[in-house]
Amino acid sequence: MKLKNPPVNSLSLEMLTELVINLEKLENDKAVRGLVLTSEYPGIFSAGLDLMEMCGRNPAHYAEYWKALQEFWLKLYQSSLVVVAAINGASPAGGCLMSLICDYRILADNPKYTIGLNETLLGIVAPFWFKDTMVNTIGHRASERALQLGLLFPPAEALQVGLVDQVVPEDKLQSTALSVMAQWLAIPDHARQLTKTMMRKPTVDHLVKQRDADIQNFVSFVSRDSIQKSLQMYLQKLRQKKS
Ligand SMILES: CCCCCCCCCCC/C=C/C(=O)SCCNC(=O)CCNC(=O)[C@H](O)C(C)(C)COP(=O)(O)OP(=O)(O)OC[C@H]1O[C@@H](n2cnc3c(N)ncnc32)[C@H](O)[C@@H]1OP(=O)(O)O
Repeated sequence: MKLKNPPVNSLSLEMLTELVINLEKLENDKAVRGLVLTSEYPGIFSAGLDLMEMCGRNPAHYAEYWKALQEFWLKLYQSSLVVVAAINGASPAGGCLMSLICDYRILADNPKYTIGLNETLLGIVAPFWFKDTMVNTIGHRASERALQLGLLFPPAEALQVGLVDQVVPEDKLQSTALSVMAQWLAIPDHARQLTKTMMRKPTVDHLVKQRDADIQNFVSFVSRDSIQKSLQMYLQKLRQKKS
């Protein structure tokens, strides 16, 4: 599946909705057992959540957006398919989250392709289920440091900390993803799927229990004037970067 939402594959409401629909279609297709997730645009895997969905909208929109994000996370994290992320570009914040909920992560070796949950750099806090997903991948201490400092890891460091499973030359990314997929598909589906469910259930249950409260938290947080101001300033900085 190629992510295709120009210019930076931000996770807009439309993109999240389409991702969930496409995942459902693939899961219902008995001929499909695995999925390689990559970007149509080498250089950018995903810029994360779409900042435009969080700026200058009304509370109902914020709630709808956050619910769609939760839905996407729940769908992909619990997918019965083998999901391999072939990360062919920068992957900050929500882009990193999307990689973390796959079963295996391969990052192309390019110093520009950094990955991490950098929310604190924007003055915002990664929600508990982002944090849980990271802790499940790299452990508590490494997550605490990465989250507080908003670290964006270049490939060698991402590998060292365990944020990705493999770093390969850019031209070997797709072929490596296919051989990893073959290895995972050699395991009987039912045993692998039940194991995945068992490993992920506590984290899923944590979000499911708190879902409505989490939406309310997000809506009240993002509606604050101070947060709106910082998001606007951040967007302006991104735009000015070009000039
Ligand atoms: C107490 C607890 C309460 C909890 C409440 C919850 C709080 C909220 C938590 C929310 C968690 C947030 C997660 C996120 O994912 S936020 C998004 C974070 N993403 C980023 O910071 C990435 C920003 N983008 C970049 O760094 C670069 O764009 C990138 C490296 C991805 C690509 O660089 P490049 O130079 O190739 O491209 P440009 O920077 O020139 O960008 C091109 C245009 O795209 C626009 N853009 C970029 N990123 C985004 C985005 N995430 N959303 C929307 N739009 C984006 C950028 O502005 C450019 O637009 P223009 O062409 O119009 O200038």
